[in-house]
Amino acid sequence: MDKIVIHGGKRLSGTLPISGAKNAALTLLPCALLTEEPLTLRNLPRLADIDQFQHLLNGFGVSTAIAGTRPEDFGRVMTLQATRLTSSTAPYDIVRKMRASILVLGPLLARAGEATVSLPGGCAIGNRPIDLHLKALEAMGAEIELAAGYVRARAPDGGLPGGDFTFPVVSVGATENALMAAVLAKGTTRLENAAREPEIVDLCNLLAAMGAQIEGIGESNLTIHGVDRLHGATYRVMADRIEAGSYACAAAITGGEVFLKGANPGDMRATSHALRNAGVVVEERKDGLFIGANGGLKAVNISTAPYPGFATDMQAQLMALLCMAEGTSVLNETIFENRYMHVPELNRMGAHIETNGRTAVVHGVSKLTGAEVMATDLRASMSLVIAGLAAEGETTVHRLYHLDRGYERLEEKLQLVGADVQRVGGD
Ligand SMILES: CC(=O)N[C@H]1[C@@H](OP(=O)(O)OP(=O)(O)OC[C@H]2O[C@@H](n3ccc(=O)[nH]c3=O)[C@H](O)[C@@H]2O)O[C@H](CO)[C@@H](O)[C@@H]1O
Ligand SMILES: C=C(OP(=O)(O)O)C(=O)O
Repeated sequence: MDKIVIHGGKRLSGTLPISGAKNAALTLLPCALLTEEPLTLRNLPRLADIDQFQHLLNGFGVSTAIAGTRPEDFGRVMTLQATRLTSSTAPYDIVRKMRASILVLGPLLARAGEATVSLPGGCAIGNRPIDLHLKALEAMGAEIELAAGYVRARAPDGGLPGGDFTFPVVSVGATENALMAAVLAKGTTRLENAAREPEIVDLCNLLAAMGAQIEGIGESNLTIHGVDRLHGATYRVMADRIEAGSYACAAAITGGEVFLKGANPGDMRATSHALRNAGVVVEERKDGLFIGANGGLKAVNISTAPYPGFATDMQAQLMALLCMAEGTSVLNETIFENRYMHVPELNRMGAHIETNGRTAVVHGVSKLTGAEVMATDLRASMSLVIAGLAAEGETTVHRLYHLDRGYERLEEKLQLVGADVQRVGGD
């Protein structure tokens, strides 16, 4: 298995291109199930999760073709077509590898009138229940059964009627599933306290481009008037705000100056605010975000929250940065109960972090030291890369498959801005 070897201490400088967003792509891809016509997605990141999702969709009879990109380019163009569905079952083997597989439940139900999807279960960052996905679909008229580790959802004859649902807590995944089911319902669906992450807006914009009728895009209350059919579309996946935020932390911890080309500053205000409070220069530009730092980092206190709050997916990377800030930072993780798996590994690199339940206290240190480290999830792995870029000596990050799920050609991008980072084989 490959690993990443980093020789820390190089100041990052230059331009780093930002890819299409994993978490948007994984909710745009299942939209192919909603129409017989072709759906073309541009700016799809080259990631293990996207390949896995493609494989999942192929299993339902969706054809996929990749075109128009050179190997050296970041991103790809994929055309998907679900002329006729040959299956509506998402098997355990795929769902267990990729939690986003649950996002086929709503569209399969809407198009085929039934869906059988393996229950995803928990993962390294927490419990990750799907009860709200199921309750929202039930409120729209679905019948749901749980048996043998699978969810079986059925629409009444003639299709889902649609209905009203108020989310008791904001759920990104449940909002996505409900939206994708509601667009083809017979009647109107009202979703209250829906998630309004930029990835949800991207989903709504694609659905609208396919002919869906959605009111309130970008707001907490959405009204969806079901339509009889959706048509194909060509759509560009939004820029990855978490990838951009991660590289912003990487630039800042090295005291560097990096332009994140293609990042959308408007989606990243909570991250920019936290970075500015930490003493980092953040400039919003027309075509990206400029990050500048001179090493004088300050402690900040952060609580993760649904958008427009500070994203849980940025918590580990910000924590890595704060390891080298002057003073004591307090982080509070409100979304996932177990998202501090990076802490023991950062401490092995010389950080001084204590956790108590959902709170982490980061006492800034003046230096980190390279070590062999590994993490159990994607953003935790990135936090170790960020720490490694500033650490003295050599850092080896094992279990690279986590990073390959969410960071397109990480080592190449970091090399572009002067990092000493290599991917090496064997483990
Ligand atoms: C609100 C939020 O920040 N969501 C994040 C969450 O999305 P993801 O869709 O995975 O998770 P949700 O947004 O659904 O979860 C938000 C909260 O709701 C709870 N919950 C969720 C569904 C459900 O059926 N029942 C239930 O109780 C969860 O335990 C969690 O505390 O992880 C993704 C991957 O890290 C991030 O990109 C999302 O930004
Ligand atoms: C945890 C993440 O993704 P997933 O839900 O796909 O595991 C993430 O993007 O940080």
